[in-house]
Amino acid sequence: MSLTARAERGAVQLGTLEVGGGPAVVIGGAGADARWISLRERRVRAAEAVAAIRAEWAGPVLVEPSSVADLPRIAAGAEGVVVGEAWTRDPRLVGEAARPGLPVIVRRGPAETLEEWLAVADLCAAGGNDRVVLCEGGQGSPGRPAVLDLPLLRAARERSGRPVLAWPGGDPALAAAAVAAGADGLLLDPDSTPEAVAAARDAATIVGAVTRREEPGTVLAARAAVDRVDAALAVLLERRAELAGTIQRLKPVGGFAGRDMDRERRLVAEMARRAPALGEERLAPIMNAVIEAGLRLAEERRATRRD
Ligand SMILES: O=C(O)C(=O)C[C@]1(C(=O)O)C=C[C@@H](O)C=C1
Repeated sequence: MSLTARAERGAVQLGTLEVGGGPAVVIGGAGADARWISLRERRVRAAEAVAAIRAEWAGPVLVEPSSVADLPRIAAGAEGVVVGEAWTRDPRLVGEAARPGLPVIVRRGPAETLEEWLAVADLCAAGGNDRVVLCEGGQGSPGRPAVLDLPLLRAARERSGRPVLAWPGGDPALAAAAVAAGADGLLLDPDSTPEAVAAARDAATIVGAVTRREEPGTVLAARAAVDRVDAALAVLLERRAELAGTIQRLKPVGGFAGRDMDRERRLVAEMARRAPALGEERLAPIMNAVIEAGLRLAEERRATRRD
C-alpha cells in the first residue's frame, strides 16, 4: 500500500471549498477554510446563527440542525448540513437533511459501525443527493480525548470513494496522523481559536505535502501546492541544519575544515533513489548549497559561543 494515495474520488464542493480533490481542508472556527455551527449545542435559531457567522465571514458556512424545522433556513443561507449520530440513527431525518440538495457531512458516532455509517451516506445518495462527505471521530464528551479510528477512516474512504474528514479534537498531532492516514480534511470544533486552527492547518500542510499527491490544473492552484511543499521543506531544512550542527560539535574537526566529500557523495546517491527524476546530477548542487548553509550556521554559532 502506497503512502501517497492519489485522490481518485468524487470531490465535493462546499460552496467555494473543494473537499477531496486537493489539499486537506480545515473546517472550524476563525481562520479555517469553512466555518460551521451546531444548533444542537447552541440553542439559537438557524437564521440568527447563520447571520452571525455571515457578519464576519464570507466563505462557506455549514450548520448542524437541531431539528427538521431548521432545514429550510439552513438551505437558504448555508453551504452544507452537518449531521451526527443523533440524526443518523433515524433514516427519515437523514432523508430530510439531504433533500434540500446541500452537501451533507455525515459524522460517525462512536457506537456506529462502518456499514451503518456508509449506509447513511447511501441513503442521502438514494434520495438524489450524492454530495456526501463523511467525518470520522469525535463527539466524545467534553474534556475526554478525541476518539478517532484511523483504519476505519481509511476503509470508509476506500469503500465509498467519498471524501472523509477527521475530527482530531484540539490535538495537532492527531490532525497530522489523520491526514497521513488519508483524511481529506479536518473538522475542528466551531469555537476553535485561531491558534488552534493554525496549528491544525500547519500539521495538515506539512504531513499533506508528503502524503497527498496533488494534480493542480491552474497556475494558482499549482503555486499553492508548491507553497505547501516549501513549508515542509523549510521544516526539514531547519531540522537538518540543527542535526548537521550537532555533527560539527561532535566531530574531531568540525566545520568546513572537516568536510567529508565521500559522505556527501553517498548521501546524494541515496537521495537520488527517492528523487529519480532529479537524479544525482541535479541533486548534487542542491545538497552542496544545503550542506554549506549548515556549515556556515554552525561556524557562526561556534564563533558567537567563543565570544
Ligand atoms: O556527516 C558529516 O560528517 C557532517 O559534517 C555533516 C555534513 C552534512 O551536512 O550532511 C556536513 C559536512 C560534511 O562534508 C558531510 C556531511
